[in-house]
Amino acid sequence: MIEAVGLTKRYGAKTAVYNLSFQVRPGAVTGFLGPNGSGKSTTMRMILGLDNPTSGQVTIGGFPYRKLPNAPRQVGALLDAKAVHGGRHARNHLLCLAQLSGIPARRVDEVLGVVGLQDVAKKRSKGFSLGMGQRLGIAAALLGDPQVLLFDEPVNGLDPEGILWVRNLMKALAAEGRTVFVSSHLMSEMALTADHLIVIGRGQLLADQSIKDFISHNSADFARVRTPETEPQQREKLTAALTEAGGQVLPEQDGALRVMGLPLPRISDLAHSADVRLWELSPHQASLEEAYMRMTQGAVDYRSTIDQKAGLQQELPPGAMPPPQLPVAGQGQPGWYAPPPPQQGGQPFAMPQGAPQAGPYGAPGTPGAPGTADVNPYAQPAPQAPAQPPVAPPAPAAPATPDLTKPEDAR
Ligand SMILES: Nc1ncnc2c1ncn2[C@@H]1O[C@H](COP(=O)(O)OP(=O)(O)OP(=O)(O)O)[C@@H](O)[C@H]1O
Repeated sequence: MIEAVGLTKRYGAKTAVYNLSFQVRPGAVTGFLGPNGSGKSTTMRMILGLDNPTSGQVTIGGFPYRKLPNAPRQVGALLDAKAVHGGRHARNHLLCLAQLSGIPARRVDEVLGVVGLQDVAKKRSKGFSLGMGQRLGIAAALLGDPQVLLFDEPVNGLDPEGILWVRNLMKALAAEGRTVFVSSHLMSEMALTADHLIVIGRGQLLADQSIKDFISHNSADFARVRTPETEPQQREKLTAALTEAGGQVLPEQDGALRVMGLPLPRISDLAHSADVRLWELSPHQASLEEAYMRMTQGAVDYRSTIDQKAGLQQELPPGAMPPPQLPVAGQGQPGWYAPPPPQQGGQPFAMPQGAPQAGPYGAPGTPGAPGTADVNPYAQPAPQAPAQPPVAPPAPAAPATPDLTKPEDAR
C-alpha cells in the first residue's frame, strides 16, 4: 500500500503539492487524475524518493521509498518513457537495470515478451516510436516483478491495440493483488481501467472515491423524453406534469426534453396520466469525463482563451449576415460537459480544509503531521469544512473550497 500523509512540495514560491493525504490499496487499479500542472508527477516522484517532500511523508508498505529493502523488487514505475539511453539496445537497457537490482537476465527476456518487444530487442531505443518507448518503460517497471506499480500516463502514444493491452495488463496486475497507481488524462480509458480514483487540483485533494461514487456524486443521470414533433402542445403538457411531480425539465436542442430527478417508470406513468404519447424515453448515464470536468473546472490552470479559427475567417462585407451555425447536440445547454450536481445543495467541489480530520478509509487524521501546520497558500476565509470531504452530504450550497476559478497569483 502507498500512503501519503500531509504531503507538501514547494519549488521556491510555487506550491506544487499541498497537504495531500491518501492511500492506494492493493488489489485495485487506482487512477490518479488532475488537470495539467496539478501535481501528479510531483507526487509520483515523491512516492519514488526522486523528490523530497517539503513536509509530510509518503510511504510504501510503511517505508519511505529510499528505506525500502530491495526497492526495485518491490516497486516498479514508469515515469518518463523517454528517460532511456537511446544508444542502447532495448534488451541491453533492461539488462543494465536488471543487473543493478540483482534480477536474473532471463527475466529481461520474459518482460520483453510481455510487452511485445521481443522482435526489436536488439534495436537501439532511439529509433523507437512513442508507443514502443512506452512499452519499453512498462517492461522496465515490470522487471522486478514488484507488488507496487506506478505508471505516469502509460497509454501516451499507444495505438488502440496498445491501449487495450495496457488496460488489460493493469487489471491483471491488480487482480493478482498488486497495488497499481496510474495517472492519465484519457477519461474514457480511465473509466474502463480504474476501480478507484484520486483526483487532485492545484496540488490539493479533490476526491478519493470509487469511480462509481465519483460519477454519481459529481454528475446527474437524466432521461431523454421526446413527444411527437407534430403536436407541440403535448410537449408543454408533459413538461407541466413532470415539473409538478418534482422533476427538473430542460429543453434539448433537437426538441427533446432532458428530465432529471424522476425515474423512468415514473416519467412513463406521468405521461400516460397526462395522455401524452412518447416517441422516446431513454436513460442517459453521466460519463467519467462529465463528472471529472465538473469537479475540476475550477482548478484548471491552462485553458485556451483564443478562438483559433478567428484568424482564418474572412471579414464579411458591410451588411452581410454570417452563415447560420449548425447546432451541436447538447452544446450550450445547461449540463453540456458539466451536468448539474446530483442534488441541489450538493458540494461536489468540497476539498479538505480546516481542522485535521479522519483520512480516507478510516486512516488516522493528521493532527501534528508534518505539513498540517503550514499556512495553506490557497486558503481563503471558508465556511465549515465537510466532515468527509470527498463524499460531502447534501447541504446548503456553500463555497467550502478556495476560489479555484481565479489564477493563483490573483488569490
Ligand atoms: N522541478 C520543478 N521546479 C519548479 N517547479 C516545478 C518543478 N516540477 C514541477 N513544478 C511545478 O509544479 C507544478 C506541478 O507539476 P507536475 O508536473 O507535478 O504536474 P502534473 O499534474 O504532473 O502535470 P501534467 O498533467 O501536465 O503532467 C507545476 O506548476 C510545475 O510547473
